[in-house]
Amino acid sequence: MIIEALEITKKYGRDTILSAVSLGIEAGQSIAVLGPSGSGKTTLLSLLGLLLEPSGGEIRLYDRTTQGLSDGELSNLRNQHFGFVFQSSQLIGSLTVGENVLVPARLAGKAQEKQKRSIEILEQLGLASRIHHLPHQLSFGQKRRVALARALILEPPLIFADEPTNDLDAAMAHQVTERLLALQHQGVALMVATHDRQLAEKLDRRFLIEQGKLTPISVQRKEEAIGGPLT
Ligand SMILES: Nc1ncnc2c1ncn2[C@@H]1O[C@H](COP(=O)(O)OP(=O)(O)OP(=O)(O)O)[C@@H](O)[C@H]1O
Repeated sequence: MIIEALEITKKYGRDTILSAVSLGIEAGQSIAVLGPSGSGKTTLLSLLGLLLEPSGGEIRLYDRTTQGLSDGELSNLRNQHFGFVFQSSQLIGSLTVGENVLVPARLAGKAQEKQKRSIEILEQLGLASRIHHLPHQLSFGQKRRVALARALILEPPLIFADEPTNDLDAAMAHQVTERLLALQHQGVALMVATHDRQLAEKLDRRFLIEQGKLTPISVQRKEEAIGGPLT
């Protein structure tokens, strides 16, 4: 198990967002988390991604507890083991595309070593001609792909993606989906919060968050959750 939540609860003030949720992800596995807006998908990904602390329960990384670790230790673990493609994980406006992609490598003291790889990833994502551009000079879909490139630079075993195809046109959503699936093919585990039915259907397991509870989606529930019969 790369990361595992054991009976975790998350409260904001009096609101219980997640209640006794358990979920783990193995190397190379892909999981879709579905649920209505505000149900707690981003919260769950943030907890498993060690960006948020649970109010109760435990999160284990490679079978070792993460309880009691300092912010610095958590930050190192995130940088080492996870890539994030989050709506909120904005690019740094004053850095070029190439520099943004290298930020995790710089934090790990590997900027020089990863320089060549950053160019290769940007080429694979069709962004080679944008390497010296600043984020404000990019389209929405291009920014999303730069965030994906940044998530891949240190070749993490697990990528968290929050609505990776949201607000993209069909062709771009297809490209991002194919890229994520290609990563899984290479052995990368994926944990994806999504409303995108086509993406969710292609992942190994699907879960629904509703009223603070996480349940595996059977075929029938999947139809309800992702809007329409399966083909
Ligand atoms: N920092 C916070 N303080 C208080 N409440 C919060 C905080 N962050 C999230 N919430 C609340 O927690 C609930 C779950 O939010 P979350 O962003 O996880 O939902 P979501 O399922 O990802 O929604 P969406 O599909 O709209 O992105 C929401 O009701 C939200 O208002």
